[in-house]
This record gives sequence, C-alpha cells and structure tokens, in this order.
Amino acid sequence: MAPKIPGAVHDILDVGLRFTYRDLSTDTFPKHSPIHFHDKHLDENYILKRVISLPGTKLLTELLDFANELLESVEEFPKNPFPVITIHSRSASNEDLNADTVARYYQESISEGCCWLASHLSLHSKATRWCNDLSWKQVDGLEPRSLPLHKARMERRLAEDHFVSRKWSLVLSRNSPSNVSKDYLTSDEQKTWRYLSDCSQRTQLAVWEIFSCTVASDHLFESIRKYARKSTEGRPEFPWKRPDTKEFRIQHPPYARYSDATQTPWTLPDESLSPGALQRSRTSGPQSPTQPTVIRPLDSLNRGNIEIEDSPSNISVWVEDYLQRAWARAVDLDATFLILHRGTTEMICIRHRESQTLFVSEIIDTSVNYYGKLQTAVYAAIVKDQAQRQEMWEKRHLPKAGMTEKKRSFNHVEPDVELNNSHMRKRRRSSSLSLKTARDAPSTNLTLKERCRKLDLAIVVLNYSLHRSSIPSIFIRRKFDGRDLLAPLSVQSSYPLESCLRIDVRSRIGGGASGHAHRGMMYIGSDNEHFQDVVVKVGRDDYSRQSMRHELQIYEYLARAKVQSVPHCYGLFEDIESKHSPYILVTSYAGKSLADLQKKEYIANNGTVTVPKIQHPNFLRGLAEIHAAGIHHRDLRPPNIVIDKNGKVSIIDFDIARLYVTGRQRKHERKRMVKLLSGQEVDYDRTSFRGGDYCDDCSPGTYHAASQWDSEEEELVRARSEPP
Ligand SMILES: Nc1ncnc2c1ncn2[C@@H]1O[C@H](COP(=O)(O)OP(=O)(O)OP(=O)(O)O)[C@@H](O)[C@H]1O
Repeated sequence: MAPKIPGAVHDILDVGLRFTYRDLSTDTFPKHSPIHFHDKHLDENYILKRVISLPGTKLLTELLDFANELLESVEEFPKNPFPVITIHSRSASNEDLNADTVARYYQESISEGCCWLASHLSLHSKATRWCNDLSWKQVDGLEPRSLPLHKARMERRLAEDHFVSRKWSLVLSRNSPSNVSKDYLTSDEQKTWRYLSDCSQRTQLAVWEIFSCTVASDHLFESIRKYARKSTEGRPEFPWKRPDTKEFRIQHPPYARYSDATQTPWTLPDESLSPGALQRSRTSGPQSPTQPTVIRPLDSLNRGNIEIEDSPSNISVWVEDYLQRAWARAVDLDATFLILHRGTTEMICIRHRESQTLFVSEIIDTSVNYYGKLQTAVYAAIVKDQAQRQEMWEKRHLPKAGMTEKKRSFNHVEPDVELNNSHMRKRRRSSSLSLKTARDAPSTNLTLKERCRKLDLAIVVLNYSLHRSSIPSIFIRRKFDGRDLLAPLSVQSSYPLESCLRIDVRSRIGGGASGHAHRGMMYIGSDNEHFQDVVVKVGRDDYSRQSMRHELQIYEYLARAKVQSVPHCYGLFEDIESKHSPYILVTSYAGKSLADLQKKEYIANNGTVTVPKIQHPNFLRGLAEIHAAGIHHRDLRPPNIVIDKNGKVSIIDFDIARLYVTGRQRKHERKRMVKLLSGQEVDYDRTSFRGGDYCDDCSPGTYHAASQWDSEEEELVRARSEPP
C-alpha cells in the first residue's frame, strides 16, 4: 500500500515558483557572443552535432511518473518532522532579476527541499530520519582574486554575469550516507552508493545555466525552442564555430565516449538515435594533416580586407552560441542533464553522448503546482543516471588480476576505450609534454630565439583537455610603431611555411585577471626537431588586449636593459579573424612558480610560501635587476615568481607594472619580497591603490592615507629625479 505522504513533503512536491514577471529594458541584452577563442578549438569528437526537440509533455510525464514510482516505493516516511523549508515567493516588481538573483531565488525557495526529498527517495528511502546527501549550489563561484578591474572590462563582465550564470550545479554533499546505517539501504540503494562512492563533494552531477529573468532570456528560450523544432525537421548538423583558416585540416583519430545509461526513466525518440540519423565522421585510420607549404592568410580566411566588421550593434542573443557553451560545459563534466532556467520558465535538456545530440524539452512554466515534484524527479534521475553509467563503466573495465580496482574519474571526460586497434591512442594527459623538452633540443636555441623574433605569422593549435584543433588559428605579430602605440596590423598576402612559427598549446598552467597561461611548444616551419618550451598567455577578453600590450612594452624595455631575471618575450600576436579575439603573448617557459612548487603550503596557509633564508639573495638580486632597469612590478606574489630546473629565478606577470620606480617604491617592494619569502602573507600591493589603504608590507596594520602615496604623475617626476 502506498505510504501516507507527510504534509511537509506535499508542500515540496506541489510548490511552484512565484515570480512576478517584470519586463526589463533591452539594455540587459548581452553585447557579446559567449563563445571564446578556445571554444573554436574544441575536439571534433566532443562537439554538439544536433539539437532535437522533445515535443509535447512526454518528458515531463515520464519524469513525474518516475517521482510517483519513487514515492510509492517508500514503505514508510520518517516519523521525525521534515526539516523546515521555507517556500519564498518573490515579487520582482522592484528588483533586478539578474542571473544570480534568479539562481539564489531557486536555491532558497525550492532546491533545498527537493534535495532532501530526492536524497531520501533515491538514496536511502528506508531511513527513519530525514537525511540529505545532495546540494544544489554554486560551484567554483569565486574568482581566484578580485583585482580592481578596468572600468570597461568590469562593465562587460557585469553585463555578461547579469545575463547568465554558469556555476550552479547539483553535487553530492557527502561521500557516504554517514548518518544512515547500511541496514537502512535497500540493495538497489547500496548499489547506487557503491557506484557513487567515487564522487567527491565537488563532483558536479548536472549543469544548470541560469539566465536573468528578462526579455532577452525570454527571447533566447523561444529561439531555442524554434531552433530545436526546425532542426528536428531538417536534421542539419549543428554549426559549430571553428577557425576560418581554410587550407589546413588536421585529422585526429577518433576514440570512444563514455556510454549513455540504458535504463532511464525518460525515453528519447528512437529514430533520432539510429546510426543512419547521424553521419558520424569516424575516419578509418590516421590521416596525415593537410599542411600547405605557403600560407595565405587573407585567401585562406577568404577575406578581402582584414578590417573585419565589428559584431552588428543590434545583437540580441545567439541561440547556437549559448547552446554550444552549455553543451561544452556538460561534456566537460560528463553530465547528462542540462537545465536552462530563467525564473519563470525552464527547459530540461538531455545530452545523448553516442549521437552527440542535445534533446530539448518544451518550455516549462515554473509556476505550475507540480514543479517541486518535477525538480525532485530531475534530481533523482540525475543521481540514478550517474550511478548506472558508473556501473556500466566498471563492468567494462574489470580490474586485471593483481591490479587494484580501477575507478573512472568523474571529473574527467577522458575517453576510455580506443575505437580501432590500428591507431590505438589514449588521449594525452594535458599536463604531460611528451616530446623532448627545450633542454634536450640541440644548441640552436639562441639562433632560434633570434629567428623567431623576425617571423610574423604564427599558426596556433590547441591540444589539451577538451581542445584538439582540427583547424588552426592564424595569428599575426603586433609591433610598436616607435611611439609606444601598436602599429596597424600588417598582413602579407602569403608566407612560406618555413617562415612561420607553429605554436602547439599543450596544457593550461594558470589563469588570472587578464587571461589564461598555457604551456606549449613553438616550432619554425616544417621543422619538428627543434622547438622552444613556451608560455602562451591567451587574453580573457578584448580588454585584456590592453594589458598584454602593456606587458609586451615592459618586456621589450627589460630586454633592452638586458635584464636576465625575466622570461624571454617572443612577442604579441593577434588572431586576424575578429577584432575582438584576444591577443596572445608568448614568452619562454621559465619554470614553476613558488605557489606551484609549494602548492600544499600555499593553499593551506593563505597563499604563503617559505624559502630558506640562504636563497633570499637570489630572489632579491632578480628584483634589484628589474628595479635597476626602472621597472616597478607592483604585483609580487608567489604565483609571479618562477624557478627553473637549474634554480634560476625569474619574475613574471608585468601587466600592471610601471615604467618608473621611486626609491621608496623599491624599498617597499624589497620588503615585500623578503616578507613573501619568509612565509608571511602578502596581499595586493597597496602602492597600486592611490586612494590609500592599509599596507602591511611596510609595517603591519599601517594605514597609508591617500596623500601618503604619490599620484601617478608625482611618482613619475620623483622616479625620474632619483638615481636608479
Ligand atoms: N614565462 C613563464 N614561465 C613559467 N610559468 C609561467 C610563465 N608565465 C606564466 N606562468 C604561469 O602562469 C601563471 C599565470 O600567469 P600570469 O600571472 O602571467 O597571468 P595573469 O593572467 O596575469 O595572472 P594574474 O591575474 O594572477 O596576475 C603564473 O602564476 C605561472 O604559474
């Protein structure tokens, strides 16, 4: 007999969101596409191929039936009261419904209750107490550091964050049902727990893209629905964005994906999944890359004029781009469910791995009185799906005799089985550089540096994590015009391959306010023997171009002063495809940072590291050299001090450095360096803040009022009048 459902549970099942919808002005429409440079280099095997609409209410009915089944399978609900969950209702009439407000409202009003319930129903239905093992929250929500941002960049960030927030997810809040004895688990639940035991607390089980509750997102949802319906009829392949460089085509051997679960509470239309429905581009064997001997950037890009049009000003929202971003995030987490939510409406999407298809539900009204039940069903379905796929994976990967049990990592989308023995290939771990390192390269290194300086065209491919370029991007060197301004972009009609730099980006090694730093290898022409171990900093957005240009200027200044304690800068390059694509700044790889070398201490002790006193002079000499060249670094921190295998210390990251330094600032920065090396915490360099602030570097807790630091102009005058 079906159990009596407690009133508090009914409250959760029957809750609908109560937003009062307010029309917001169109200024909340995002002004930029969410697609970044990296997205164009996604591995072909991992890109969205089709979007198919799931018409009608079939998916909803199936999910609600699944919730009913779970409710009926409970023999008895716990006697102790259901935790108090407040159902808020929100009137949006005088509130800005940006993406984060919408997410927080969903979190406060519904997700907690649904997590408790889904947890009970799917993980420990026989437990006599209410226990919750799920949590819907913002994952990796915090930026590593919140540097004062350029005003325009801040505005753009705000506009983007205003429209969509991507960091929300369902996670397991514990590793095991710590509060529930095994006796209270049915055999099915025990099995589920076993297969989920590899999930850490940070494992994200599904992807939520939360949008602001605005006209723009309403328009986006409608467009997605129309797009999915249209593409269901015509079945065209999804237009993934790739670089426009036409003459290259790099074929990579394919490999298998993780499997889709087979026993799911939802059904997908069979005809969409049949092999004929999708022309998969599986090649029969490895093919050599197409690599022309003459590179014609303008021809290959098919552009008569490199002054490429800016994005049109009347941009509303880009359906494909938002779907692509969401899909890529789901692939990254290996999530099956992708939920698009905007407060008053929602779309549930299901990712089918085998056919690389996204199935999209109709638009769901979140005020319906079964919305709570639907969300509970979605959470429970996500958990079941995850456990079932893990079970399938483990069955296919039985541990070999004598080996410890092999577990699939939930956090990686590492392909597990090769498709074809003739080109067996495990996907390379992003961090490993398997080719010879620059140290092994013959002694042509110096000449190579000299040669590189003269070469203006760089062919860039990404080869790490989810990125495996099938078409490279073409970058052109940017130079100064002699007046500290970048000269206009100058592109020749053709370049012999032998006069081109080839940059193979192999792993991501850091990320900060202005961009992501990658490790890679730089070759010249068709020579695969000699290469430089380089760091490629890819700008985060178009505003980062300014800071990279500034960094190039500082590096050139330091090179002219023959400063040794900094990496060699190979130059600044611009992707010629779009005015808004980021610059890349290429420097030599100068070793691991203090933060990386002492990662544990750095993380555990609030960003501190300790260097034996005997080694301090090494670091101080490096800094003194930079000061002697007249450069004020202004951002000395453990991540910005690197040491190579031979113990050579270099200082990096000059994006907020200044081209003058006063005696007082030199002393200040020296003290800061000693403090940092002695295991003490250093915060942002307060000399950056002309408004005045506390400066613990000079003497702990001392407040420097605004007037105590010079203004930029005063600093310059003082710096010029002082001996170096
Ligand atoms: N030339 C280099 N050699 C070795 N490692 C490097 C080099 N350049 C950058 N890195 C690594 O990449 C990380 C980020 O680089 P960098 O600080 O230049 O980027 P950023 O975007 O300006 O970061 P932030 O905002 O934190 O200052 C560094 O902490 C360091 O670990």
